[in-house]
Amino acid sequence: MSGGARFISFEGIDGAGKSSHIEAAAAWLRERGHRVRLTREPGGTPLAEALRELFLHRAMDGLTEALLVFAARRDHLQTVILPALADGQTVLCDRFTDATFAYQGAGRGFDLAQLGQLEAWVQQGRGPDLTLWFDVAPEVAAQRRAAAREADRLEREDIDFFARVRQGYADRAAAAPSRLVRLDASHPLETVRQAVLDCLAQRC
Ligand SMILES: Nc1ncnc2c1ncn2[C@@H]1O[C@H](COP(=O)(O)OP(=O)(O)OP(=O)(O)O)[C@@H](O)[C@H]1O
Ligand SMILES: Cc1cn([C@H]2C[C@H](O)[C@@H](COP(=O)(O)O)O2)c(=O)[nH]c1=O
Repeated sequence: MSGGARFISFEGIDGAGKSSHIEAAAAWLRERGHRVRLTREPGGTPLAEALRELFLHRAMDGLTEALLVFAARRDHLQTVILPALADGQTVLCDRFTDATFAYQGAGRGFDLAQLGQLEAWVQQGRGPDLTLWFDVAPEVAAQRRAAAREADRLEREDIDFFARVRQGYADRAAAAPSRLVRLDASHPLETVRQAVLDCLAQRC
């Protein structure tokens, strides 16, 4: 396949519902001839998954968080994402660098210009062609998380933290409107799923 978006990230605050749609997106693309690589961040390689475990469960400051996610991202890009793209596959990634700007930048208050330097250093200009941002109020996301699972370190943050993270995503969307597409994730699952597939139909 060629011409459309081939590196697609899924973003949103915890509990927005992005993981609920990524498998359906992969199935839809496969039915249309794409060879799809499903992956996630932090994670996606044995080394990055080990860093993910530390990231989600050990106490650390904002700078350490940023360095850990970029270290994981470097390994992920070099060993999974770039080879898959070079092989002609479509890569669907559950979170990527927008999450770092939203969580470590807007959420923790880490300097955005410094994050931009890390991004340039680690990614050398490579990032998603298309990003689906599942946008929902922090209160709704918290209810969904509470009903679904036990909270990890970041999910235990308060509503104000997630309101800042949401604003971080809004800022990223405003800065890159053609890449980052906002989907209203407050709607029922089926409605959101159709919006995802409509977006893929337009862009892939
Ligand atoms: N549109 C929706 N309406 C109602 N419930 C939903 C909706 N989308 C997802 N959910 C439910 O909310 C919970 C969280 O969904 P999901 O794990 O997909 O969120 P997420 O954004 O991927 O979270 P995280 O980033 O923390 O992994 C699940 O129980 C899921 O079934
Ligand atoms: C990539 C990335 C992730 N995070 C945070 C966001 C979530 O709280 C977790 C990942 O959990 P998920 O259930 O897989 O969504 O990590 C972050 O803070 N910074 C990042 O760059």
